[in-house]
Amino acid sequence: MQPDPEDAAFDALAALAQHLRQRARAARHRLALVLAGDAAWTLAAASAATADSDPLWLSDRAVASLARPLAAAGQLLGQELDALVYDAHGGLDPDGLGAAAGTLRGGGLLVLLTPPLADWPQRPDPQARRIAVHPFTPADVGGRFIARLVRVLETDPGCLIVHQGRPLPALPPADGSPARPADRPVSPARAATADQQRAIEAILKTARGRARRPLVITADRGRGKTAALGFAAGDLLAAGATVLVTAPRRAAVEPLFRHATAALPEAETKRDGLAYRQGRLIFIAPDALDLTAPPAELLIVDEAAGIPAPLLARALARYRRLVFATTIHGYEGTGRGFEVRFRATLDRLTPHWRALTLEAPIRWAPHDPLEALIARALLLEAAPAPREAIADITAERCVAETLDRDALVEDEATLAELFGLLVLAHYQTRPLDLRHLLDGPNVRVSLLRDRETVVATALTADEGNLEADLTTAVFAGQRRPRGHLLPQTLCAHAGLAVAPRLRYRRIVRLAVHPALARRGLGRRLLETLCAEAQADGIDLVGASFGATPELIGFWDRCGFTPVQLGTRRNAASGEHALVVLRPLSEPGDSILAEAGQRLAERLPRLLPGPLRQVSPATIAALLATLPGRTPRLDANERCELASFATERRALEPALPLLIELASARLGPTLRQRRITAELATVVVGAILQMRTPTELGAEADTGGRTDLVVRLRRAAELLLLEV
Ligand SMILES: CC(=O)SCCNC(=O)CCNC(=O)[C@H](O)C(C)(C)COP(=O)(O)OP(=O)(O)OC[C@H]1O[C@@H](n2cnc3c(N)ncnc32)[C@H](O)[C@@H]1OP(=O)(O)O
Repeated sequence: MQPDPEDAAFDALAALAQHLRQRARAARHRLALVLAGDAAWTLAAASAATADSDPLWLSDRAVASLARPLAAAGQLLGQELDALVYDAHGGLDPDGLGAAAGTLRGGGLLVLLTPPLADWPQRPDPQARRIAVHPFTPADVGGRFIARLVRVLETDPGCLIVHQGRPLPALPPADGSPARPADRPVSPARAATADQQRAIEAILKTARGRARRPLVITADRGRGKTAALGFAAGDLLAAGATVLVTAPRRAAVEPLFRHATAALPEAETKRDGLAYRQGRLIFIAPDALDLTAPPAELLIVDEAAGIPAPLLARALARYRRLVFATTIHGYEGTGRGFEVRFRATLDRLTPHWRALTLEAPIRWAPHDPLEALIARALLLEAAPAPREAIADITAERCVAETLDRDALVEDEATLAELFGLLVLAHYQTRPLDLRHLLDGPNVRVSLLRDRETVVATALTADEGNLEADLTTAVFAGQRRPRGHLLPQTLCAHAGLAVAPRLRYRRIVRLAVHPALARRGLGRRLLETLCAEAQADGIDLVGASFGATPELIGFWDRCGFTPVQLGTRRNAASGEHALVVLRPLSEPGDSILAEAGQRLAERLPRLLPGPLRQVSPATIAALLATLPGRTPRLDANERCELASFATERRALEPALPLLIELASARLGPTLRQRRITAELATVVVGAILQMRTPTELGAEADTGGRTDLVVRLRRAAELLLLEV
């Protein structure tokens, strides 16, 4: 009987894959094998290529009894695998691909199943539904991200591509570098590498030191950061210390607890952590930490980039000895953005903080081909132009452009600089954001350039223009069409029934190069965007962002009016979302007038309730942008307030009158700088949010009740001058 040519081809493929794995194992590197062809062929080819291993399959097809759906990729974090099949016939989720690749250890093989590469970008992609917004369908989503991915795979020196119906390729030449032995543990008992040992010593120094010097540890994935934290925690536990550990998710720090016990065999597992002799290692969720702040010798904050910055700042103020650790290219928020945004707080509160980076990978040898491939494919290392390349420029000298995304995807340098800027400026930029930027059907990318250098960028999305019946359903809270945040918020939360009929351009992201902040670049880009939007017939340009006094100030100075403050805290930023708008048409003018009016009326009423936890400084900044009104106080009531101001009356009886006075006049008085921001913050917290001095403590720096009343008397005096 003649051998089946297809069987022979699969046998040859199996042999090739075996060679690849041998090479991977010898170098302790991770390698990628792409199998490109129709769905059935790639399945059979993957089975042949992984016949001698036991891969985990990520696939939306019924391929193997133990296959997990593509959507489960994120839940694999923390696992260590030798072989993984990612079946992109079910679509390509950039976050999922990144997370899946991170689970492979040295010597492992990633097998990527794709449609034929030449027509993959044009094929419908099931994952495209995640970026298709109403009224677009997944077919309207661009194929640029996939086209770029194909280019990256085809030009990657270490990636082996097998095409259906073509002869097998030769193994790519080995990179020539000598096989790298594992980074040998310096301490065999607990297998810490030299790099980890450095971190352990630094953590112990932080925990035992007298000075207030928090330690910030950054590391890429696979550098053994969590294990190093665990080893150090184990040492402290053995010495009788209490160590608190917080992280966005408990599961993320399980390895920390495991490594802490490595040298403490008889440690006892308690409900909240570990106990050993007199010491305790306790996990505490970030919110609980914020509320209770239990005493401890050391607080470890792992995956700090995934925890809201205001909460980190409060922990920094409360604990003397802290270690912050973060993954540079994590999927819970990027460490780079964390470092830049949190650095200012660290500099202010603890100027002598120390930084330490774990460089050497421990789960694979240095110069890992898969790490390099994924970094390129998902632009994980994208960075804005270096500071040295930034000339001393003015806003006028820059050139504004709205980019043609077909050209952008061919221009790696611009793409990397602008994506790097977004990653740096925004806490939680994920690989999916790159796909959204390139392929979102309602998205535009704009930038300011100084010669070749990208110095500012903005991502915008067109929203609204919804049909009448959909508008009615949105107002009734029955429908939430994807991708219409501004009209949806105005309609469903601010009660503006007609809002979804108008056309909006939302500024999804805005970032100015950090070396060029406050030189008018942000304003210049916004002006250009507004002029373009007006020419395109847009009614309102707007944005929704985590409200802070600084950002409120920026948008206000650029002519945007606040119209809605969310009552829930954003889990990522820890801040409440504020919507701001700038009108470009008559209908836009009337929506804005109505929305602004509603916010001014509703805000004071919500402050003692759902908005009680918003930072008083943020509320004060917001009030300063809103119109004031004449307080509803008769002559007698004014006299009562005056006597409170001059110390003849107690606070409690004057409270209702103070609430009315502050609701009506605090904003304008602050705007005219007749009251300081500090004093206005105290008034917001103590009067409008009705917080106790203890609740206000860290946020308004009151020195107890007596001091608080003195300040409120002074505030009443200043506010009365305005009436
Ligand atoms: C939807 C979103 O993306 S919101 C998030 C915005 N982006 C970020 O927070 C990322 C990091 N930050 C940045 O990229 C920039 O600092 C931006 C975009 C916030 C501001 O851009 P810049 O170029 O620094 O602002 P620019 O110099 O144009 O300032 C315009 C006005 O805002 C004021 N302003 C700027 N920053 C601040 C601030 N932190 N606090 C108060 N006012 C400010 C300026 O004083 C100026 O007003 P003036 O001319 O009347 O004095």
